[in-house]
Amino acid sequence: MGIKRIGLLGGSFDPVHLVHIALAETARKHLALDEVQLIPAANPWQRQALAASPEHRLAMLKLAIAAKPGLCINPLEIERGGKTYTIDTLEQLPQGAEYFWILGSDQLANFCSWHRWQDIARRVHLAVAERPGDDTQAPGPLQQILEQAGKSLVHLPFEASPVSASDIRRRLAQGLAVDGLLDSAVTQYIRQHGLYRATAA
Ligand SMILES: Nc1ncnc2c1ncn2[C@@H]1O[C@H](COP(=O)(O)OP(=O)(O)OP(=O)(O)O)[C@@H](O)[C@H]1O
Ligand SMILES: O=C(O)c1ccc[n+]([C@@H]2O[C@H](COP(=O)([O-])O)[C@@H](O)[C@H]2O)c1
Repeated sequence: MGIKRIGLLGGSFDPVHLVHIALAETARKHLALDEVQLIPAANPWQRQALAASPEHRLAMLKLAIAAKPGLCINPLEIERGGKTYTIDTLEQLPQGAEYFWILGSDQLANFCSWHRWQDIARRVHLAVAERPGDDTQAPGPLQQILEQAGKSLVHLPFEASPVSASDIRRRLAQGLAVDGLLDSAVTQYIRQHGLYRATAA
């Protein structure tokens, strides 16, 4: 057996939407990954407080990947708690696998503001999907470190989609339809638990 190839898709997942799942599946196929781990953040330090609790975000992720072979959830950031720094997560993962950090081009553009971003770039390949309005080229300093470390920046064949969790939260708060944006089991969960209502937002 060769070295395992593992995709890592970190996110707030507040809530997980269908484009997150499409992104994970595209990366899995395109990069011939053994698995893609979805990693819900405990406390993404660059954002305001999240709307849903870690338990709810985890439960929604479980519903969204229920019938998706090759996708799984790694709850280590929620278990670790505190501010979520990706480098701490990478340092906790078992050695001996080849890791691909999957991200949208908004986060690629923001990458050099991440805690110890140089150390992240020395450890993982990056797999980027275009989001409308953001460049899929790595910022110069990031490109340089990736090259020095022998890591690649892979451009995923992914049609740019304007879907975002913040737009979905806004729609839910306004009572608008979210058909085609969320897995139907996730929509049902949100309704059952009264998440993202105007008063709770
Ligand atoms: N429509 C999309 N196209 C490509 N990548 C996406 C898309 N939506 C999210 N991602 C990527 O998935 C990862 C997790 O995203 P996150 O959970 O923050 O969702 P989001 O839709 O960006 O949420 P929010 O609107 O709250 O910022 C990030 O790397 C983000 O860039
Ligand atoms: O490590 C950091 O400093 C860092 C800064 C910003 C974002 N991230 C990670 O990038 C992923 C996407 O973040 P977000 O805010 O778009 O959900 C998620 O796993 C975050 O923990 C990580």
